[in-house]
Amino acid sequence: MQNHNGEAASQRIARISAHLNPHQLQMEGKSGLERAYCRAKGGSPGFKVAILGASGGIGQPLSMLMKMNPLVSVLHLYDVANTPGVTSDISHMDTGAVVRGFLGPQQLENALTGMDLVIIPAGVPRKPGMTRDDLFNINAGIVKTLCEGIAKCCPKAIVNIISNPVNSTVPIAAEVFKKAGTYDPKRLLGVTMLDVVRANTFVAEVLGLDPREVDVSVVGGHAGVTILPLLSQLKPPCSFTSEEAAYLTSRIQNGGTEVVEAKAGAGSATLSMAYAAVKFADACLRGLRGDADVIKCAFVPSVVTELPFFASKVRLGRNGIEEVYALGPMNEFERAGLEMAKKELAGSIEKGVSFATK
Ligand SMILES: NC(=O)c1ccc[n+]([C@@H]2O[C@H](COP(=O)([O-])OP(=O)(O)OC[C@H]3O[C@@H](n4cnc5c(N)ncnc54)[C@H](O)[C@@H]3O)[C@@H](O)[C@H]2O)c1
Ligand SMILES: O=C(O)C[C@H](O)C(=O)O
Repeated sequence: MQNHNGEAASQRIARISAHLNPHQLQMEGKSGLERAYCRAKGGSPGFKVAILGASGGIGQPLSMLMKMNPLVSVLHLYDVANTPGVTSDISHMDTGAVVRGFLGPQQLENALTGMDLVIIPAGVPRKPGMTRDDLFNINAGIVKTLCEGIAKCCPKAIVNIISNPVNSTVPIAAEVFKKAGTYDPKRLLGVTMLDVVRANTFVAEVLGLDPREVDVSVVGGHAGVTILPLLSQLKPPCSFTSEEAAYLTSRIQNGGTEVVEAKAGAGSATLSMAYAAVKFADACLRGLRGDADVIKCAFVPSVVTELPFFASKVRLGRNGIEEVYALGPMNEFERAGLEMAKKELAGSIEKGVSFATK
């Protein structure tokens, strides 16, 4: 008996059996992958997304949430550990995206080929007492290698970098792409969305509002004093006492440490980060689709200050970043914060650049 695609029963069973064994598909190479993608026929057309570090604390919920995103037609899950299990699990979700797993460096190129968006949460997280910069020695090399793969296999992809220290890993990525001759500053974004998510939550708590009604712009970078919430630009407009502004700024700057301490050695924010990463990735995909007025904060190549990278609001479109917005009017407290942020950021950016160019 044939199905509605004109496929015979024997072909159908062979296709489904092949799908059940991701490694078999890998071994079969392109024809196997192509057959798996046929499954997407019933689903909506969409974008191809790869998650590098998909088996981790962020990677797993992020993979699950991206499988639920109707803009995604193909989801590639890459890690150096445990992708067969994560992929098998997630592939049973009855949503449109076709999921494929890739394990280890020898499968990185297949994981990346043809991707529109690559999200990178690969790398080690903090333990109590550590700064994000303490992760540099391990994560810098991981991000460098993964970006070399992107330059080779999907140089036009939008790249979302989550791995810390973001203030240094984004400059590393830029240098790798420059060296490969593929650098497009419109396509490289450090994910600072969690700072915005936290800021909206904490500000709403103080004001007694629904966090979904609050929009805080958070600029600078993604570590300590480089995280600079611009509370004076809050939407809806509200004024804070200097005590409230100091309390909120400090809580937003230390949100990551708050989670690291609460997890007591078991890692850093994963669930709220996966939520924030999906919010950001979805915005990138809506931009690629051509939606108007998709505006989010991100740590990007920038000329809004004298530093080569800075987080501010950006407008996302068909080419990635279409516009980087200026910081806008700030009060005295925020201007002082900006000077501190820039001082620390300059060193972190330079550290990333010199690592990648040495
Ligand atoms: N940007 C942000 O706002 C933000 C928020 C939270 C965490 N982070 C950062 O995200 C990173 C990941 O955090 P996590 O909690 O998911 O850590 P985790 O240890 O739970 O997961 C990391 C994953 O990366 C994988 N990995 C390691 N080396 C790899 C490589 N070379 N290629 C591919 N995968 C590799 C590991 O196998 C693991 O599955 C950390 O650096 C953390 O500091 C950033
Ligand atoms: O704090 C961390 O180390 C992880 C992340 O950068 C966060 O802000 O939660």
